[in-house]
Amino acid sequence: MDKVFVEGLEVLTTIGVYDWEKDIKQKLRFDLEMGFNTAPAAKEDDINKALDYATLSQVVTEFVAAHQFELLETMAERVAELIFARFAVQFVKVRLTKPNAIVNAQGVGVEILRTRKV
Ligand SMILES: Nc1nc2c(c(=O)[nH]1)N=C([C@H](O)[C@@H](O)CO)CN2
Repeated sequence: MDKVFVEGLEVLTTIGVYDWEKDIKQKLRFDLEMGFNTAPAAKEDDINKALDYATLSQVVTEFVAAHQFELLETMAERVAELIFARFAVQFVKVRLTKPNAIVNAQGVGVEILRTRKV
């Protein structure tokens, strides 16, 4: 299966389980991988047949900035659902990093892989 990906998409949002996190914005970094047949777009050199990673990045950014959750797990799941709802992808992998959560770690996070249900 071909893949289209978005690497290192950074979005500011309100996220976290602790009270002090509920009044601030923190950076999240998304690495997204989508299963999508790229051959039709390549054959006709046509963006309308492609999975437009620019549009997808914009849709994800707007959703993340506008929603507040406690857990990274919840954010990752909702973003996967959003991508399935808006784009004709076969699977989506969402790797979500919270870069500033742990002082001595470069990042912490979750990675989920979801396949479209038929
Ligand atoms: N598995 C998870 N563990 C933790 C999360 C999370 O979202 N998933 N979140 C926190 C806190 O919000 C932390 O990031 C604050 O620094 C702790 N553990």
